[in-house]
Amino acid sequence: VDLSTKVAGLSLPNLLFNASGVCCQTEADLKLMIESESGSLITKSATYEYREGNPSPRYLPLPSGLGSINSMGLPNEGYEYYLNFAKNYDYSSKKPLFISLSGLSLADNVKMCEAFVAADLPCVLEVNFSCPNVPGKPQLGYDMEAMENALNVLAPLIKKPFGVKLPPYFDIAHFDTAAAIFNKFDNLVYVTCINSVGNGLAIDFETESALIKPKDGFGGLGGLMVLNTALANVNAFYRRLPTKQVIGVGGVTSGKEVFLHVLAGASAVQIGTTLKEEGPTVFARINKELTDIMIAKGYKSLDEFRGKVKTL
Ligand SMILES: O=C(O)c1[nH]c(=O)[nH]c(=O)c1Cl
Repeated sequence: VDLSTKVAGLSLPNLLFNASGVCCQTEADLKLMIESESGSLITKSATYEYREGNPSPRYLPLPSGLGSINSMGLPNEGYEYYLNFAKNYDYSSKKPLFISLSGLSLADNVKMCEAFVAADLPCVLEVNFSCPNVPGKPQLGYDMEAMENALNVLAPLIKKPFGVKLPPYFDIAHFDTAAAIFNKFDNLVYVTCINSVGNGLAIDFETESALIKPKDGFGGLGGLMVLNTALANVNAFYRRLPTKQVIGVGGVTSGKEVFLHVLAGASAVQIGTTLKEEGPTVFARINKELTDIMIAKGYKSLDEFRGKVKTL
């Protein structure tokens, strides 16, 4: 069976790659991604300057085994590190490179985009509209007017095809409003749904304490528990953005959830919590599981069932 796919005009040998933030902050992390069986890789969301991020413990898998909580606080090497990585990347390799940018201000996003546009590299830029763990900063993705203003500035600046990383939405009117904004920008060619479900709270029963240190224990939720919210966001935007693509992320623990993301409309699928817990061998495992599912169901390619979720 054929697990290959295209996103933003680039060919991926298979549809799986890392969720931004996991296994992608340093060159050593990114090398592991390059050597893995992933079909692509995306860098940790970059800010203009280097950031240490929040105090630890700032990421934990949940005792329930159903997911994870994180309040990393945008730790990253600073955008020039990732620009340098992108300049030295081997674009003749099978794996396309995605670069995530998460400026702390529109001005920072403009400066970072200008630098990448000037470098004129084959990598694809993705603007992170939801970075739920920078205290005092609202999520851009939840401020529709600010999101449109940002796109009015960034889309013309980036010129080439680019994507945005979105927080989960939970209201049909928000899907409608957000999609109407995205449909105004032709070179916004894909959306990645979902970022972590913001500001969950994990409490330890024995110690009666929050699990993570930052923000009184509040942090973004990931893993199996967010699967159904992720599938809804993938399908909501798949239905509302007919000329664009959706990258699905959220709740992938096996080939089964990847299959469901593609049924919901995903062109590619990212793995976060399960990659963090299992390591980059997860890509070989899940590619095999998806292959077995497609054989069992009689599908030869992803196109045969992408977006074909039935309704009753
Ligand atoms: O705290 C983080 O670094 C973080 N954590 C997330 O779960 N999503 C993001 O987009 C970011 Cl930027």
